Amino acid sequence: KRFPPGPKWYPLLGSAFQVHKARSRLGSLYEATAELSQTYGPIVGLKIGKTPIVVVYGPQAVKEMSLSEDLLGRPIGEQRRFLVRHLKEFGFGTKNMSILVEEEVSHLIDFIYKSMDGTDSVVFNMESLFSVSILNTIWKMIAGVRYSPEDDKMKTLQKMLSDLFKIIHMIGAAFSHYPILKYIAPELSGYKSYMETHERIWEFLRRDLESHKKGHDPDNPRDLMDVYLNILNSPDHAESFSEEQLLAICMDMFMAGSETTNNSISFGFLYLMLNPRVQKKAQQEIDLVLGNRMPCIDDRRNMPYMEAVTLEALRMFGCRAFVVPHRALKDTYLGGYFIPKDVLIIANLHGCMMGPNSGFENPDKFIPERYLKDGKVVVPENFLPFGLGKRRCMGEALARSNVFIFTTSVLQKFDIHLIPEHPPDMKIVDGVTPAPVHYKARITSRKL
Ligand code: HEM
Repeated sequence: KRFPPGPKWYPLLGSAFQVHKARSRLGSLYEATAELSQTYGPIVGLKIGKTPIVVVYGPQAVKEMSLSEDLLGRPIGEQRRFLVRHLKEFGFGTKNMSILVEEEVSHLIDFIYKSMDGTDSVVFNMESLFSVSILNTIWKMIAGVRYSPEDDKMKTLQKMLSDLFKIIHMIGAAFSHYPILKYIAPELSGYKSYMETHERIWEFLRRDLESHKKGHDPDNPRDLMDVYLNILNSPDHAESFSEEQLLAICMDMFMAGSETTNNSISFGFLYLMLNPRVQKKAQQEIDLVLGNRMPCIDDRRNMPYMEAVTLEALRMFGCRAFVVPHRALKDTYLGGYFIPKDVLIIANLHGCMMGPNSGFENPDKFIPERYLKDGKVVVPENFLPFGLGKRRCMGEALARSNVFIFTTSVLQKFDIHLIPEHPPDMKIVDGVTPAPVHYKARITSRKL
């Protein structure tokens, strides 16, 4: 039985050293695994410490993997059903969600004006401008709470989340493969800061859960937490439901939804800043369709150019990202190779949206026009930032609304300028989700 080919496995290390070397040379795990696919083909077999991991690259292999019933494993089975059923009630995919996102964006616009302090311009670190607002859209749905963008508690939480994402990456942290590092090098291996950050986020969630319990009225559930508490209070609930599990769901939603959306918006503004032509064209459509009115989700239908800008921002994030790891539910085959039960499989989405067989022309350029045919939006089949199949992203509707409404609203009110003394470094911060390296932009008020 043939396991997928890949770099040689050494005792104890497996192929960790080769992956690490390629990652250090190229700057990211997505580039390192893309390079391995050049040598070994679209399905690469790795071993990190004792853990075999399969990395999949390119549209054909990624689709085969995503659609395989045998490769759908993940830890959250029953809780996923709960989420799918109840998230809709509190916003996902409904009008409520649009209202919630619009509310958040208007707070952000106020915050930007306030930061201008009576002038008509301000400089921001763009990679963190949106983060608290995005966290709010998620937290409002789950726990009914929002925080001001200046709130220290929320800024700290956001910083913790992005730190956590830098410590680990898609094939895990070194200490998860070599547990001895936890004892002999807790600081150097990142284990200590991982644990500390994890505990602090957990504490934050627990505090909000405790204050939530005080206002809980079983007959009037306000949000997802209330529905979960109702299930916990019913005598015959499934054993897997518990307060700890509720906190784990909150943590998963934060982890899955905040940095992904925030970084997609940050990539979008990075390219908009570098492409004033695209910015102008987007603003022409905004002025024509919206005038001074705030955008809502329904406007997407009448704003093909802005919808295309949204898609291109999502592509610029997605092409540097992986899907969440899948696990083989039983012994199976992928592309003719043998995949033993419980092996982890991750798909590098670069091949689908940026690689040579992606079907995207000039893939490294930000070209919204690529999605437009006769004035209508056409989404190419390899556009897969949210994955595919039964495990595809559960937050796609919220994420797309957030990216569309935040980007449209900011462009409606402001111009985004490159600061010549601070040109952006086009490198990325590698981690679970890729982020643009820290960049600044000058935001000026538009004269409408
Ligand atoms: C631009 C933003 C986002 C992107 C690009 C994105 C992308 C993805 C991808 C690629 C996956 C894995 C698909 C697979 O494994 O096949 C995923 C899973 C998931 N996403 Fe998102 N996501 C985004 C935002 C969100 C938001 C806002 C939420 C919710 C608040 C969310 C919740 C989830 C959950 C719960 C899963 C796991 C689903 C499961 O295990 O079955 N995501 N996302």
